[in-house]
Amino acid sequence: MDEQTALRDLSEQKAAIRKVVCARRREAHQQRLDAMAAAHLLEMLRAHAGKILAGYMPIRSETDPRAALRAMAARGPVVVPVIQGDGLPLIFRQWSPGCEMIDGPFGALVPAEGDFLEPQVLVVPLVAFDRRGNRLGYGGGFYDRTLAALRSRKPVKAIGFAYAAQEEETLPEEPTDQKLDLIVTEEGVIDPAAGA
Ligand SMILES: Nc1nc2c(c(=O)[nH]1)N(C=O)[C@@H](CNc1ccc(C(=O)N[C@@H](CCC(=O)O)C(=O)O)cc1)CN2
Ligand SMILES: Nc1ncnc2c1ncn2[C@@H]1O[C@H](COP(=O)(O)OP(=O)(O)OP(=O)(O)O)[C@@H](O)[C@H]1O
Repeated sequence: MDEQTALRDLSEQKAAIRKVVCARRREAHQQRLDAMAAAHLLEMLRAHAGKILAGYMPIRSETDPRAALRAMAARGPVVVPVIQGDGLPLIFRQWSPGCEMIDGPFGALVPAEGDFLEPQVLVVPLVAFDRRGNRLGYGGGFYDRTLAALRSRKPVKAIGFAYAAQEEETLPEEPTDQKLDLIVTEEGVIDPAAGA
């Protein structure tokens, strides 16, 4: 198989996984598991109080981290992603509970104003994850590029936030994929380094 064919196969494989896992995510979303998931997230984030924390404003059936973000905003800066353009890393603008928000691309809200800050800890949205810390998003490569750029400058922690139903046995791996350091779901914390 030549390189072009291999890449096409991989992206078709990822598209197929996105479709089935998104269906499972929608089902989990209707069961209102967000509060429990956010409670586990907050418990984990307390250890990082005072660091610059990136969250996200949920779209579609993504797990809602806002309860944990509101609590953390009282302890340190919280930022959310802003798309600069295709093929570019995300930048992060300061968010606080109740701040003015405007529509960003793909339906995620972004703060209307505020400082752009580099996060040290990132709560990362995802479509699918596996226990080795692999992550699959919507396919834009935004978080891969962003984590690669941040990690080239300093250590950052990436925490995948999801419903347990978004776990896959093994996700396909690409050289540009950036691993998650931890995954938090409504069932608790998964540590890929523990080799579970
Ligand atoms: N809440 C949230 N904010 C985020 C992200 C995210 O995944 N979730 N992003 C993370 O990168 C960036 C936005 N990137 C996105 C890229 C593509 C699509 C999207 O829906 N794309 C296709 C569908 C692809 C598919 O489901 O197969 C579409 O436009 O229909 C959404 C967000 C920044 N902010
Ligand atoms: N650091 C990088 N430099 C160049 N291309 C990259 C980089 N990271 C990812 N890509 C490319 O971006 C494309 C999408 O990657 P991938 O399918 O892993 O996205 P994703 O993780 O699902 O999406 P997202 O991170 O936006 O949620 C792939 O073609 C990949 O090769």
